[in-house]
Amino acid sequence: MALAGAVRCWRLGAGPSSLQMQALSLHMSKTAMGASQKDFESAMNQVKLLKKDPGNEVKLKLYALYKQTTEGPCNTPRPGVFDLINKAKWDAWNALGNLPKETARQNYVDLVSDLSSSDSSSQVKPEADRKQPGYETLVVTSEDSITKIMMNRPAKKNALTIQMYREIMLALEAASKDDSTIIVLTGNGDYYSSGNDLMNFMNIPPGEMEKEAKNGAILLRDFVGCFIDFPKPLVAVINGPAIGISVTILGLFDLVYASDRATFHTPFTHLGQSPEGCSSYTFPKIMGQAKAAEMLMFGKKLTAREACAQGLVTEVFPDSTFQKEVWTRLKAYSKLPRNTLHISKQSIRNLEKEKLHAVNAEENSVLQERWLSDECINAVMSFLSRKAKL
Ligand SMILES: CCCC/C=C/CC(=O)SCCNC(=O)CCNC(=O)[C@H](O)C(C)(C)COP(=O)(O)OP(=O)(O)OC[C@H]1O[C@@H](n2cnc3c(N)ncnc32)[C@H](O)[C@@H]1OP(=O)(O)O
Repeated sequence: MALAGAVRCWRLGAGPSSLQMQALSLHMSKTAMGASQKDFESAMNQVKLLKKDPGNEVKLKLYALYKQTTEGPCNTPRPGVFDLINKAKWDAWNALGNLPKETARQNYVDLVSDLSSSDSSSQVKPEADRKQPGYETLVVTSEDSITKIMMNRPAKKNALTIQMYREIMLALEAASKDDSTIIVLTGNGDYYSSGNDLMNFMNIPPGEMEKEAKNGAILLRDFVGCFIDFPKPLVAVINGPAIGISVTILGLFDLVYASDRATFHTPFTHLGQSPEGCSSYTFPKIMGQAKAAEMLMFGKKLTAREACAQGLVTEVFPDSTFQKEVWTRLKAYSKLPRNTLHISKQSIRNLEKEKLHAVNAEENSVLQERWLSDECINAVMSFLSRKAKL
């Protein structure tokens, strides 16, 4: 990056970081009189401070320039065909031919200066800059090859409104096409999500119940369909209690990490409703018929540890270290070869897709009927009139 670039980084951030200062002074000294041995040593130290992996191609270039500066033209025999790494390094060095040591040193210092500047500018980007615009009920951010979709109605325990279902679908659609490796769904505040917003059932004009139930079933079919078809690894980061649909779709995720404060509750019978999110198929498969019945029919609420023992949750972490441990893990996973990861996900999931879509359709048609039942209407009215809480 040129001098103007380094200065621009300052203006964007609160002030110059030590890395930016080093990049700038390196740039100024080398431009004035050519890179000295001291500049070269300083650049070698700076390489160790880079936060972002520059990639193999750049690393090979740095290696070659380093060898050329310190030893001159390549003077060792080419490694054997199976010694792939050393062969690549040798090739990079050898490709520099008779480049003079001083030029190699200058090029090394220039390259490190560019890397440091772009590394610093990517580090100082505040969260507000990374937030993707266009969502009212979610905060969607992308960093470290991870797109995070955070449900953002903490005052309502992240209950899912119609708008929120739609925005999650849009965010998933965008994430399936962006350059992220892993997609995370999580909640803001003390709840992961309290499930369907029961206000979705309110304000329906008389005579429009059937139509609204049908529209609800279509929305739900599309929503669950997005999870069935999602092509990249999907991770649920369960920061607190989860209820209803936010639990049932977990069978369609690839990893489920939970805080030990989380609980898992599918009280459908209490609400006059029936299982959705393909849980009538995925839960018995994951935890066995008897445990699935206890959850889906009798509304047994599971602790995070119980859900983990039954295979619904991948791993449970203490709440005090939950975010730190989970994000460290996910950042490491996000560095895995992206295409291979996506292909593996697809081979694990593709065989089931047709079945899952059929289950989704069947569940929604049953649920459409349930929403019109007295049992469901009474349960919703009871919650809304503050008589009942789960
Ligand atoms: C179209 C697709 C349909 C898909 C169908 C899916 C089925 C399901 O998801 S079934 C699950 C439905 N969820 C519930 O029945 C949960 C109802 N909520 C509660 O029982 C409680 O609110 C709670 C146990 C989650 C939390 O209790 P707590 O005492 O800690 O807090 P509250 O004061 O009750 O909640 C704060 C605030 O949030 C509102 N709220 C919470 N959950 C919902 C919800 N699911 N729907 C609508 N509103 C919800 C609650 O009313 C409070 O609002 P106010 O501060 O305005 O009173």
